[in-house]
Amino acid sequence: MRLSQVSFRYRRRAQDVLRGIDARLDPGDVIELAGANGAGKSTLLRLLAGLTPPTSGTVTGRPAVVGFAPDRFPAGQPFTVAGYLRHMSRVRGGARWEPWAERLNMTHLLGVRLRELSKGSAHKVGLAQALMPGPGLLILDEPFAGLDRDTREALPAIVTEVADRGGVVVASDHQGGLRGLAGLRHWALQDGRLAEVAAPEGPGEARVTVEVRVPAGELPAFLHRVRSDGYQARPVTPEEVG
Ligand SMILES: Nc1ncnc2c1ncn2[C@@H]1O[C@H](COP(=O)(O)OP(=O)(O)OP(=O)(O)O)[C@@H](O)[C@H]1O
Repeated sequence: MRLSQVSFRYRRRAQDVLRGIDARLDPGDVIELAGANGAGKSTLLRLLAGLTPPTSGTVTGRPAVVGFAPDRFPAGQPFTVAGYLRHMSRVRGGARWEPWAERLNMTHLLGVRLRELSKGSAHKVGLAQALMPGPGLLILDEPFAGLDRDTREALPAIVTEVADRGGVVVASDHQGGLRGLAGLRHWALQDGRLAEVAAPEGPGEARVTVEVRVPAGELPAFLHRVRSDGYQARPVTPEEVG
């Protein structure tokens, strides 16, 4: 997927919120989008998802199935959680929603009306409907905001699964919840411009590299486990080990 000279403004005479953005997203990419409040992150995410067309420039090669989890799930609809997820499943051609209710720790909410949900619970419903169709492009706007610990800890592995299937994931995230995923790309928005940046490191967070030997057959499960725990891990070739 490619963005070429993408600009966006909300009103004809208003300033550009996004300016001349060029970017390329490849299958399996996971991208963390950073920027100050009001920098344009949500705007760019909606544009990537195809919900908003650019004012100028082009977006090409968007995967056919897009999942979008907004920062504020619009919960003012007259459905229960199960009713809404069933409805979305029909819209998405019969996609299974039940596993997502389990993985996002929301089975106890299925009978609750959307408008009676807490903020974090509503957020989970937003995540479930985005994940349900097995998206080729998954857009997450502040996915960790308001989530309980178990669900927060489950999310990096879920994102990794989407990427491992060849999906692209872009997430705005003030909390650094995806840090530690192998190969995580970092985008920063400032003054309407997008830059690819090196991984930000917090103070006192020097990193060390350790060597771990595991039986070859256990490698996928091992990588999955340590990445889920928030560590960067990648297999190395015998030549690299020396
Ligand atoms: N519907 C709208 N109409 C007009 N201006 C808007 C609209 N939505 C956002 N803006 C403006 O566009 C700019 C970017 O907003 P956006 O919500 O994309 O930023 P953000 O980086 O996601 O911010 P935050 O971190 O606070 O969520 C802001 O100046 C905002 O006021």
